[in-house]
Amino acid sequence: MNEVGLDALRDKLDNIDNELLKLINERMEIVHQVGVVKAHSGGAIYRPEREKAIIDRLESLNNGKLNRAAIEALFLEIFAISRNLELPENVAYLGPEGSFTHQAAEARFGAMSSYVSISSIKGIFREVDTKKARFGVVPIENSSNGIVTDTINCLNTYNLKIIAEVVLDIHHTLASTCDKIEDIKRIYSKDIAFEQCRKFLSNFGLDEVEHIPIESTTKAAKIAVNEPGSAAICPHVGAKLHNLPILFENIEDKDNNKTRFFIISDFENGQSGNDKTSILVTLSDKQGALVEFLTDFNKVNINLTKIKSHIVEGNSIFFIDFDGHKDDENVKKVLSKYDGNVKILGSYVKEINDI
Ligand SMILES: C=C(O[C@@H]1C=C(C(=O)O)C=C[C@H]1O)C(=O)O
Repeated sequence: MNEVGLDALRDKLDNIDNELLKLINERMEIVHQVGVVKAHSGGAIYRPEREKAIIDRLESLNNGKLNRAAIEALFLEIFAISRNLELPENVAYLGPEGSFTHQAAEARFGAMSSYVSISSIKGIFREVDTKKARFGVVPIENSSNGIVTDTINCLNTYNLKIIAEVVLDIHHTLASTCDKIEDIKRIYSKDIAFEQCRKFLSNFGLDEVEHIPIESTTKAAKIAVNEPGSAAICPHVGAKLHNLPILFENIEDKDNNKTRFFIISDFENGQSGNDKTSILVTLSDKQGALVEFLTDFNKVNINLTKIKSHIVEGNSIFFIDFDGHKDDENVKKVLSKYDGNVKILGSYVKEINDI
C-alpha cells in the first residue's frame, strides 16, 4: 500500500476515534445521572445483571467483526471506567499481584479500579466487611482440587453476599533462570499447583527434586528469580511480572483446568433472567433428610448444579448451587420450608464458562 492510501485510512480512523470519544463521554454523562438517581434511592452502583443484559443486547444486534468475547472485553472495561468515575472502587483480592485471583478481579473490574492485595481469604472478607474494600475476589473451587474450605467457612461466618462469579481457565508455566532442566534442584509453588502438574513433573524427572510449597504461585516466581538452581510453577503473568524466563507453557495435567471465583460485597443483585443462587444448608441428622430436600427442589423444577458436603465446627453442612434467583417464586416457595436452616449466600448472573 502506498503512503497516500495509509494516510487516508488513518484519517478515517482518527475521525472514528473522535466520534467514539464524543459518544463515550456522552455515555459517561448519562452514567453519572444514573449514579445520582441511585444515590437518592440507595441502590448499588454495580449491577452485574444490567451489564449482562447490555452485552446480550449488543451481541444480538452485532453484525460486524466483533465476537462476544471482544464485545465483552470492550464493554466491561467501559462499564468499569464509568463506575469508577462515579465512585472509585477498591477491590481486595487474594494476592500477590499477578495471582489468578488478581487476574479474575481484573477481568471483571478492568484496568482503572484500585486493587488491594490481601494475603488470606479471611482477610479479604474482613476488608469488605469493614468497608475498606467495596468488593472482594476469592477462589471457591478448582476443577482438579475441589472446593476451597476457607471460602466456605468465611461465607458461613460473615454476612456478605456473592454478587458475581468468574470462571478462569488456569494454565501453569514452569519458569526458571536455569538453562537446562537437569540444573533445577528445587521448585517453588502453591501446593495445589504441584498437584495439578503431577504428570509433567514426573515426565521430566522433576518429581525427584525438592518441592517447596508456599502461599502463592506468583511469589514462587519472585523467589525463583533470585535463587540459582530453582524454578517456579506459576501463571504466565507471574513469570513475566518477575522477569523469570518461561521454559514450558501449559504444564497442567488436565487441559480444562478451571478455577471459579466469587466476587463478594454487601448488596444483593436483582433478577437477570439467567441467575444462579448459592446457599449453605444444615439438615437435621435423620434418615432421608437430604433426599427430602432434593425432592423438594425437584418438585418445583429447580435444577441443582452443585452439592458439596462440608464440615464446619463438627457439623455437616451442604454448599449448594442451583439455577434461579432467590426472588423467583419457586425458589422462595422451597426455601421458606427450610427457613432457619438455609443461609442464602447470593444470587448472581450465571457465567457461560462453567466448571
Ligand atoms: C449505569 C449503571 O450503573 C453501572 C454501570 C453500567 C453501565 O455503564 O452501563 C451498568 C450497570 C451498572 O454496573 C446502571 O445501573 O444502569
